[in-house]
Amino acid sequence: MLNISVQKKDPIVIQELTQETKHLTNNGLWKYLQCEEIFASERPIHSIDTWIHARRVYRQIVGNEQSSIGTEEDDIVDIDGFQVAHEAKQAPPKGRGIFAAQDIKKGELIWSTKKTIRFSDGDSYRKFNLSVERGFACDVLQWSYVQRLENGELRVSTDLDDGALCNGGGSSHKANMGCDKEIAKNYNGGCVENYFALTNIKEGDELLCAYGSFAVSGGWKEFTL
Ligand SMILES: C[S@@+](CC[C@H](N)C(=O)[O-])C[C@H]1O[C@@H](n2cnc3c(N)ncnc32)[C@H](O)[C@@H]1O
Repeated sequence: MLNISVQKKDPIVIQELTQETKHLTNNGLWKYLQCEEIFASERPIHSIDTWIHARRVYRQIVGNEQSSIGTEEDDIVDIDGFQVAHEAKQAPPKGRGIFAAQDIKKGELIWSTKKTIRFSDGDSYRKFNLSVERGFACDVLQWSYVQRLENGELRVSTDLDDGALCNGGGSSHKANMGCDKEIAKNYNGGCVENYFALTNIKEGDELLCAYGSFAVSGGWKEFTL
């Protein structure tokens, strides 16, 4: 079992929404938290303690019943959603990125959404961003996306592990991690919850995603965000 230092728990203070914060959109939160200033310097690679703290804040806001990442005990069983060895590091000019730390065969499961927090309402998402450390909240604002679940419902989603650092593929370096519909049939949650190697990947290659394949553009307005 992994020895996570969950014993030295940082206190959690949930910020209730105020007149000033209760209608903030994603852009509004960005301005309110002065995220331009945060992103003027290099952002850190987050430690497991930071991820675990953020997961605790989430559970405190939505409750264990509504939690998409289970309970605190689940953080000890599965530390993150990676099924392969990976490394998170700076990937200028894109910010941080994730890299394969082993060769990965086409079709292999790379990562699943075990640590992806899902919000069914805008207020919980606002509270979350106002209750975590300011720099981390700015990270969350640029990582988060709206996704349609298998049951058709939309959720504001944030990956609370290094999966959040997946940069987007472009024309020269195409996405190499994403949905393989055939293989996904064998996995709970299908392509909504599981991301596979779309090609053979070599150790050291950056893992790249196709945001358009899972993020619902225009989904934010459903949450008044
Ligand atoms: C989901 S985050 C990826 C992780 C991000 N690099 C970080 O350090 O937090 C998405 C953000 O990463 C950056 N990004 C992702 N793909 C990129 C690319 N192909 N070129 C430049 N920037 C990219 C953009 O700032 C984008 O808003």
